[in-house]
Amino acid sequence: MQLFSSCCGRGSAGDKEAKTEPPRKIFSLKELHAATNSFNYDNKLGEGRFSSVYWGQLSDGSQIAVKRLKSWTNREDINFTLVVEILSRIRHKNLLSVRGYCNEGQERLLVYEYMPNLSLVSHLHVHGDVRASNVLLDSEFEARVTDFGYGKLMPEDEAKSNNNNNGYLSPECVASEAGDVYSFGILLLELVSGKRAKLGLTEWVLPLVYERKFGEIVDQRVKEEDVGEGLKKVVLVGLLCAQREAEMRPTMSQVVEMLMNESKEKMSELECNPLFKKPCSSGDENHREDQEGADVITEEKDDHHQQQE
Ligand SMILES: Nc1ncnc2c1ncn2[C@@H]1O[C@H](COP(=O)(O)OP(=O)(O)OP(=O)(O)O)[C@@H](O)[C@H]1O
Repeated sequence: MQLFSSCCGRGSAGDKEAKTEPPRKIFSLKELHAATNSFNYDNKLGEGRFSSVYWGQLSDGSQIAVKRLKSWTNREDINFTLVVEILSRIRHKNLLSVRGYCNEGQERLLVYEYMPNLSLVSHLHVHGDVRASNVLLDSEFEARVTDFGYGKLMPEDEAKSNNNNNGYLSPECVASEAGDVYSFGILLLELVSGKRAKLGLTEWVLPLVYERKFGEIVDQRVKEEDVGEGLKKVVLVGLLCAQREAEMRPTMSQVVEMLMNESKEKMSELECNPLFKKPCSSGDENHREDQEGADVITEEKDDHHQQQE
């Protein structure tokens, strides 16, 4: 996925070599200290709820991102090495696999290939925000999903409470394929609108879709003439995925099919989905809930305008 043409980050030396992933490896703490200049503040790429991430360079010149877990002591019931061994076997070109790890004393460290273009979130929200943060961008702006299965290493209660309010968690709050589809739908809407994923994003988008006002949904940084069928489709598929009722959501294979299929027939089939027709009654509960959600986004839009003024 070629996302943007701009470039930032720490340069791309060594990126080509990093394309052919070296075998997974157990790193010594000494090696990772040397690579990251002893986890120097200047090397820090960012910080999440459970870890701090540092840029580093190994003695062979390859660039790495070292994730230093904070909350490990709370999950001594979990065998860190075993979980990492399992996770690192999962390979896909769009998944950022664990390249190695270190398990010494109190330190639990995961080593990944360094993604020079940071994460999607740093391109969408200049003010910085969370969650699209797990879609990292390599030197060619190919998307690579990180933190796959990483929740297993985290304190359960903390993970759940931190997730509750970020807009990506499905209403049923259960880890499942349908829940992942919901989160993906929110990510699509965030990507296309440039608005932060928070509660109310779908409720803000849907009424605009009833009116077919796609130009108002799409990120204002995108030129009007560029709002083509492709972007409309992303909006519609995003909404289908992010439906409150899990059983109404498509499967991930159907999502891929809808996004990849470029035929006009498929697009009009999608547009005819009853979800995109304005409901007749406007006084029902759902409508009121929808409006409350939409207000959150409208406030954000006003804030954005004020900040620009
Ligand atoms: N492989 C990598 N290459 C380059 N930057 C990275 C890499 N991994 C993480 N980062 C940067 O470090 C930041 C922190 O990552 P981390 O995984 O600790 O938290 P997060 O995913 O942002 O949030 P959370 O873990 O709370 O969901 C990311 O937002 C990203 O900017």
